[in-house]
Amino acid sequence: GTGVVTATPEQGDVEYLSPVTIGGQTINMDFDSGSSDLWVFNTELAAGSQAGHSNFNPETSTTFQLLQGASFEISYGDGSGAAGNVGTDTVNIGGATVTNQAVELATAVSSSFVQDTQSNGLVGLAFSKLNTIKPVQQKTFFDNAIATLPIPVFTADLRHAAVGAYEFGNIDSTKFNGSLSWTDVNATSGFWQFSSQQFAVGTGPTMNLAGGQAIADTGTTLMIADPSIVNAYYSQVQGAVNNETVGGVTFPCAAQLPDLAVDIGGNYMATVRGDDINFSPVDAAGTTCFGGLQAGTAGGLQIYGDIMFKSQFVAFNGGNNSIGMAPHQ
Ligand SMILES: CN(C)c1ccc(C(=O)NN)cc1
Repeated sequence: GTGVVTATPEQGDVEYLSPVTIGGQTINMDFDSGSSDLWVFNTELAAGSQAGHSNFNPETSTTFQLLQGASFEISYGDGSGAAGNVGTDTVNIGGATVTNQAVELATAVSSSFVQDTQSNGLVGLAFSKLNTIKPVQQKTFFDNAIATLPIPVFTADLRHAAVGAYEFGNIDSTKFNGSLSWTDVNATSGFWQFSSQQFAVGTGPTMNLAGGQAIADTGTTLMIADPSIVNAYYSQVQGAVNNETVGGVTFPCAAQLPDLAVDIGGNYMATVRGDDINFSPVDAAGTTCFGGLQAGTAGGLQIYGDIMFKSQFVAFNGGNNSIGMAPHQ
């Protein structure tokens, strides 16, 4: 069958939360196409870490089974992370159900996860080769579900300050304009990775980023691009500065931000709306704003996170390893 769940943004679109039922217990979690572990806050965690969270209780699930001797340890690009034990249980996401899904029970989580009490774990939707469970690597929910889905696809429909959706096994064509542009994905890295070698700022000329590569990552809040793109973009924004104190580019909140178009696999130029690049005020007065587009390392892997997803409906096809994109409806 298919599955559809809401994707509700936290304040400021920092991350999106969706309900997941594990062994009959419904818990709000962060769906992450940039990682491949499903881990959850739970009653094994220290009380201080559990406080304020929804904690899965393996003892009250009649279908939970401990995976003897298995453990996980994951760290994310921002330095956060989690580690713990592993079991299996029935996981139901909006109707799409996997009966023997590896469910990772964190016994340690980093402070940024503890502090974010609206989020109670992650559902990894990248390729299973990135799963961190040892001694035997386990599959993602999507990998386990794919054979039972009418079509081998999940879609992300994320919105600025509004409720969107994740859907498994169906592409809802009422959610995007025109048709999806499809691009082959290189899964070698374990990410939903594609080439991204051209870009354009506002109505300006198309510029080249030779050898550019990017991943589609719903678990990253911002859009991390090559410094050449970031410099070209903010050169068009009056008052934009690289603000070491806050750790990135800021500009006057009243600035007029141009759109940014980025190449997706040589087939499609995805336009990211300028106002979505105005991410959040850094000062109480709301005078100075932090950019949703920030620089990664030159020549490094670009991370197209939620800032892009707020402009583009994205379909992830695990049957032929491709990504479909179109502007939201
Ligand atoms: C601290 N939190 C909530 C994170 C969640 C997800 C990620 C990430 O890089 N996903 N691809 C990092 C951090």
